[in-house]
Amino acid sequence: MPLHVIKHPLVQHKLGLMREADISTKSFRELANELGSLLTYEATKDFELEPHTIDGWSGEAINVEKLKGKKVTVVPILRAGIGMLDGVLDLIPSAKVSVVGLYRNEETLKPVPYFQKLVKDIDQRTALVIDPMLATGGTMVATLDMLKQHGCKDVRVLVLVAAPEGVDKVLESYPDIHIYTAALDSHLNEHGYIVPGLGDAGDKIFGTR
Ligand SMILES: O=P(O)(O)OC[C@H]1O[C@H](OP(=O)(O)OP(=O)(O)O)[C@H](O)[C@@H]1O
Ligand SMILES: O=c1cc[nH]c(=O)[nH]1
Ligand SMILES: [Mg+2]
Repeated sequence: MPLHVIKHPLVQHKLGLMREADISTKSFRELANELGSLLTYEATKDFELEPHTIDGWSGEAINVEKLKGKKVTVVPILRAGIGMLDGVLDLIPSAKVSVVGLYRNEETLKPVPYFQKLVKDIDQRTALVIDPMLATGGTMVATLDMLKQHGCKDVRVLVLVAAPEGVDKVLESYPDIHIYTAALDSHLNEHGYIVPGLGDAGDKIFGTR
């Protein structure tokens, strides 16, 4: 099943803290990054290992394992995706970053692309797309279209909160894409915001409320 709702107690605890109406910018930012790390841990569970020999502390050669040449690019969707980036890079420090910028038109709820700077060899990398919110799914589908056009084959989506409408839209266009989320919430309100959701994640991360 391509939808993974991560029920780990640490994930659920941290997400619960993020839902507080009067949460500070500092706490929201810290928690977004911590959840970014925990979702990365889940989304990389199938990465392959290969045996490797090193000199151990006692002077003897020992066999260990290392990641098998998996090349990763993290794809934060501006602005709010930046709020999870450090958390993802804490676990995959050598990953390259491909930034895309899209905002959602407040009236039409359609995504408007305004920035794109992808790594050159993106077609040979596993792409981890990060954005706290998957609402109507328009922004995510537009991003996935962009990545597919550039030849990406292995793409995984990491979001803090998803709405059923957004999950359906992504999986209609990309049935094989794996979505990792801390919560599958109830529905969208009349303004396209996720309920119960987190509010406007970008504003909360950047303090622009
Ligand atoms: O699934 P959708 O209905 O497309 O909505 C989700 C998008 O909306 C938010 O971004 P926003 O447009 O607020 O931009 P921002 O990150 O700059 O605040 C959010 O971070 C997603 O990118
Ligand atoms: O609930 C939502 C929906 C879109 N964007 C947000 O930041 N929050
Ligand atoms: Mg926003």
